[in-house]
Amino acid sequence: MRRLWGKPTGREPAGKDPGEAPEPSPGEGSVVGEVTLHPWQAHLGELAATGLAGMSRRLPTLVGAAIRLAWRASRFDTVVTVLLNLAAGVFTAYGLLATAGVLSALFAGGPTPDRVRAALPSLALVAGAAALRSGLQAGAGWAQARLKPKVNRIVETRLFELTTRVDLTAFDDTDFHDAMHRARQRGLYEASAVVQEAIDILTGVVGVTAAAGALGVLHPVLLPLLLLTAVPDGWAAARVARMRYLTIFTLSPVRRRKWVLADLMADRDSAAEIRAFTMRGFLGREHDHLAAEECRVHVALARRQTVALVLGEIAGGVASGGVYVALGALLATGAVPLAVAGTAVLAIRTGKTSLASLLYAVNQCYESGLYFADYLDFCAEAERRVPEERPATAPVTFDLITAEDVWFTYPGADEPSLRGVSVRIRAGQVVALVGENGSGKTTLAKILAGLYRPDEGEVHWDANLLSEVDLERLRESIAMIPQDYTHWPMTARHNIAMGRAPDDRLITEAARASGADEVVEPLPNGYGTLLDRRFKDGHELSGGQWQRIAVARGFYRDAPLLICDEPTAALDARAEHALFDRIRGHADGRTVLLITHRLASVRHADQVYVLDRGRVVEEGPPAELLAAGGVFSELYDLQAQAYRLQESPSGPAPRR
Ligand SMILES: Nc1ncnc2c1ncn2[C@@H]1O[C@H](COP(=O)(O)OP(=O)(O)OP(=O)(O)O)[C@@H](O)[C@H]1O
Repeated sequence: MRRLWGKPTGREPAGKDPGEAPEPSPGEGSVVGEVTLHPWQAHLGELAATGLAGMSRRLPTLVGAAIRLAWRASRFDTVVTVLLNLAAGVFTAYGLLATAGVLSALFAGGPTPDRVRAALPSLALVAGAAALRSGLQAGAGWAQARLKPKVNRIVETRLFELTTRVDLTAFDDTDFHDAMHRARQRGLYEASAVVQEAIDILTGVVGVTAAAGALGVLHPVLLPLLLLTAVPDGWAAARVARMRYLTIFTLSPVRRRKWVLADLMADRDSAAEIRAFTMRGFLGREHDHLAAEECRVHVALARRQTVALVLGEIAGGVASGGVYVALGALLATGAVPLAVAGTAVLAIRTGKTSLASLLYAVNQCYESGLYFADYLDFCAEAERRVPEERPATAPVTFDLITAEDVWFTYPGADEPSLRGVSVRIRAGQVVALVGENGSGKTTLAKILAGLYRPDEGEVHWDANLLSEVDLERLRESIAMIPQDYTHWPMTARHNIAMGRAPDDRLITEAARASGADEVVEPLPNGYGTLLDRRFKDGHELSGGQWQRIAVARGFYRDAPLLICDEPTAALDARAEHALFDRIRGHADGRTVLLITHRLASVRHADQVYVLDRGRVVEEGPPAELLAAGGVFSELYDLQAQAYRLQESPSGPAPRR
C-alpha cells in the first residue's frame, strides 16, 4: 500500500491553502503511528492533481469500458437506457421549438382570446413533448436502476472466481495483496457507479445538445450565449469539487489515525483489554483530538466552498445579465422576434442545468473510473496468476512420494525457505517433520501437497510429476489440517464437512475420531449449531475446541495422505495425548505427514526429518536419531528435561 508520510508521492498539490489541514508529524501528539493509505482513498493524490481537461481526455476510455460492462450485464437494459435517453433529448429539443410557436402566437397582434386559441396547437405539442420526455426519462431511469445490481453481480462473481483460483503464492506477494485489497474495497463497488455516471454523461450531453440544437435553429448567435452563461457555473462546480478532493487528501493521515482508534474502541477483540487496562479515557481523548482537527478543516472548507459558489453565482449573474443585454440588442435591431427571444431564455436555462449535471457527471465518472481501473488491473493480473490447465490425470493414491533437491523462495523474500530438501514418504507410514521455528516444515508440507511449486527440484507421487498433474484432482487425495486453520462462520456440520457433501454418519464418525464430538454434542443445536458469535444464536468455541473441529475436518476428508501441521498446539496435555493416539488410529493404512514441536509424540513415527534453516540436517527412525546424539536428540532432551524439572519434588532451582 502507498505510504504518505516520509515518502513524497509526487502528486501532492504544490501550494497549500491556509484552510487545509496541517499534516501531523509522526509521533507528534498521536498514539497511532504511520498507517498505510486506505484503499478507499488510494487515488486522492491523482484526483487532486488532475484538472477538468485531464479528466475529459480519459473519459472516452472510461465510458467505453463502462458501456462494455453494462452490455455484458444486460444488453436489453443497456440498449433501453441509451435509446430512451436519446429519445428524451429529442423531445426536449422538440418541446423548446414548440415553445417558440406558443410564444409567437401569444405575442402576435389581435384580441387575446384569438391569440390564446392560436397558441393552443403549439401548447398541446409542448405539453405532449414534456409528457413524453418525462415518460422516456422515467423508463431510462428504471432500466438504469435495473442495470446496477446486474453489473455488481458480474463484477463480484468475476473477482471471487479469480481470488479462489490464483496460485497460492499470489497471496504471499504484497503487491498482489494490495491490488486485491484495492479492487475489493472500492474498485468492485465503483463498477456500477462508472456505468451510472457514464449514462449520466450521455444524458447530460443529450440535454446540452438538445438545448444547443434548439438555440441553433432559433438563431445562430444564441448558441455562444448558452456557453457564456454556463461557464461560471461550471467553473464553480469544478472548483468546489476540487476543494473537496484536496481537503480529503490532506486530511487522510488524520482520518486514517481516527479510523484505527475508532476500530479499536468498537472492536470485540480489543474490548476486554480496553477495560482491563482502563484505556477508555486515553483512547477517547486521542480520538477527540483528531476529530477536532478534522472538524476545523471541514468548517474552513465550508467557508471556502461558499465563497467559490458565491463567486460563481456572481459571475453567472453578470454573464446572464450580459446575455439578456445581448438578447435585448438582438430584439431591438429586429434580428430575433420577441417569441424567439423568450424561447431562447428557456433553452438557455435548460442547457445550463444539463451542462452543470454533465460537469458533475464527468467529475464523478473520472473519480469512479480511477478506482474501477484498479478492479480491471487486478483482474488482468489475477488472470496471469491462474495456474495453467494441466493435461495429466492426477493419481488417486500412491506408494511413494518423493521430493528431490527442492528449493523454494517466497515471492519478495531475500532468502530461500527451502534449500535442496529431499524426502521420501512411503504409503502407510507416519512421517514427522521437526525443527525449530522458521526451519521450513510448513513450506515443505505445502510443496508436497502441491500448494506451492518448487523453484528447483521435483516432487513425484510415484511416477507422476506433481507439476504436470491436474491439481484440483490431486487435492481430492489430500487431507490437510493446517497450522492456521479457518474458523468458518458456519454450522459445526459444515465446518467438519467443508468442501465435501455433508453426510451425517461420516461427520459423526470423524468427530468421534478427533474428539470433536465432545465439543459439538453439548451445543444447543448439536451439529446444526452456528459457530460464530457475530450471528444470531451463534456460539463461540475455545482455541482447543476449534482445533478438534479442524482435526475432524481433516479426518472427514478420508484421503490417502493426511497432513497435520501442529495439530495439538492449542490442546491441553490430556487432549494432546489422546489426539496423537487418534491420529495413529485414524491412519490405519493411510499416510500421515506430521509436523509438531511435541517431540515425545514423534517417537511413534516411522521416519523423522529434522529441518534447520531450510535444509534436512537429520533423517531416520526416531530411535536411531535419539541414539545418534544430533539435533533431534538435543531438542528432545531439552523438552524431556523441562518435564523432569516440573516433575521433580523440589521443583526447578530458584532464579537469582
Ligand atoms: N508467506 C511467506 N512469505 C515469505 N516468507 C515466508 C512465508 N511463510 C513463511 N516464510 C518464511 O519461510 C521460512 C520457513 O517458514 P515455515 O512456515 O515453513 O517454517 P516452519 O518450520 O513451519 O515454522 P514454525 O515451526 O514456526 O511453524 C521462515 O523463515 C518464514 O519466515
